[in-house]
Amino acid sequence: MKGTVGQLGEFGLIREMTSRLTATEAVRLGPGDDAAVVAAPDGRVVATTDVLIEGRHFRRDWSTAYDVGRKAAAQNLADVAAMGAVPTVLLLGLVVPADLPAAWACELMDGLRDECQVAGAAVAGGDVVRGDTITVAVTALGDLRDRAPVTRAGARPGDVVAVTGWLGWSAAGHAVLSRGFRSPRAFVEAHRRPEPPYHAGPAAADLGATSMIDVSDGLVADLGHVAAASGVRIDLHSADIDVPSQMTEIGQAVGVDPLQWVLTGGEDHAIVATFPADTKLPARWRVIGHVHAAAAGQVTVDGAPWDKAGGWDHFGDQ
Ligand SMILES: Nc1ncnc2c1ncn2[C@@H]1O[C@H](COP(=O)(O)OP(=O)(O)OP(=O)(O)O)[C@@H](O)[C@H]1O
Ligand SMILES: Cc1ncc(C[n+]2csc(CCOP(=O)(O)O)c2C)c(N)n1
Ligand SMILES: [Mg+2]
Ligand SMILES: [Mg+2]
Ligand SMILES: [Mg+2]
Repeated sequence: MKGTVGQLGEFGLIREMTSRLTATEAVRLGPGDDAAVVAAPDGRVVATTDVLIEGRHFRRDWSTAYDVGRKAAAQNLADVAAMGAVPTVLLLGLVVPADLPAAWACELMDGLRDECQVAGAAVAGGDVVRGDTITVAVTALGDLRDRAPVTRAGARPGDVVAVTGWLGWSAAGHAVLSRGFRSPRAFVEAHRRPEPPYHAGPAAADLGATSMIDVSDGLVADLGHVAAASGVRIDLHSADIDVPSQMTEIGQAVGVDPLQWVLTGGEDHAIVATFPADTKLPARWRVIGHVHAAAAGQVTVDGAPWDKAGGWDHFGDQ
């Protein structure tokens, strides 16, 4: 694809971007009309939205447009999965400057399309406008398929806390990239393209999860939302939280305690859930803590309050 977004024009760009999409069962109509028509067999629709901004969520010298598309889709699809729902469609609100290569917008769409395919969803529509800062605003919808939604508010004293997916890999990749390196590749790739365990969301609901959340800001911060909403204390057992040896090596190289990445690094979109203690959990779930009644609203690590930042806060001092 040659030329810029400005040369292609709004409708030329929309034509190019939407021509890359594939249809699914859930998208009955769209993109191309005033709105898409989306099948909602369950009758209840899970809806969520998240925004990515250039410079704050991604850098064009760190990530390709395709990577940004994969990540923008992943962070929204993971929210749908963390309710116990199956993602159905995505809508893309895109703000771009006129001098952006049109190929960047098209490759972004390729990334969104491919990540949707991993989760069984599809892009159903969107909007494109001109603006100074590249902004990728995605909305995702999902289908509960007769499941009760698994909220942040259902954790009960005596439950176990279990996680599936990656923890701290994106943060370690970010630390490497921030220092001007491009390797170790596995961590840099994890930062560019998170791999949320989408099917674990509905599977957890079927296993009887009492609460669930995806880890976008950091394990301690996100479990803090569960602790607050459920009126419980969540205690994490550091000995049960795996720190890969390669992460320890990077930590030594850059002077960071790798447990910090695992406990407070966001953007991997692992899924963490609480289950009644007698639940038979498949091997993919690692039990990393327990739920307690006393000191409601708190997250503790090995019984002690976590006194550092629990994760990313857009208005914190990052
Ligand atoms: N501007 C807003 N208007 C209305 N509701 C909002 C707004 N921002 C956040 N919320 C709501 O607040 C809750 C928490 O939002 P938050 O963005 O922290 O969750 P998340 O999307 O799971 O996490 P992350 O954005 O880190 O991926 C969600 O239910 C969200 O819909
Ligand atoms: C260039 C650049 N600088 C810093 C970061 C780190 N970062 C940005 S947002 C966020 C939390 C999740 O965001 P949200 O809460 O908006 O979903 C994190 C860990 C990055 N990805 N890229
Ligand atoms: Mg959000
Ligand atoms: Mg979330
Ligand atoms: Mg956040």
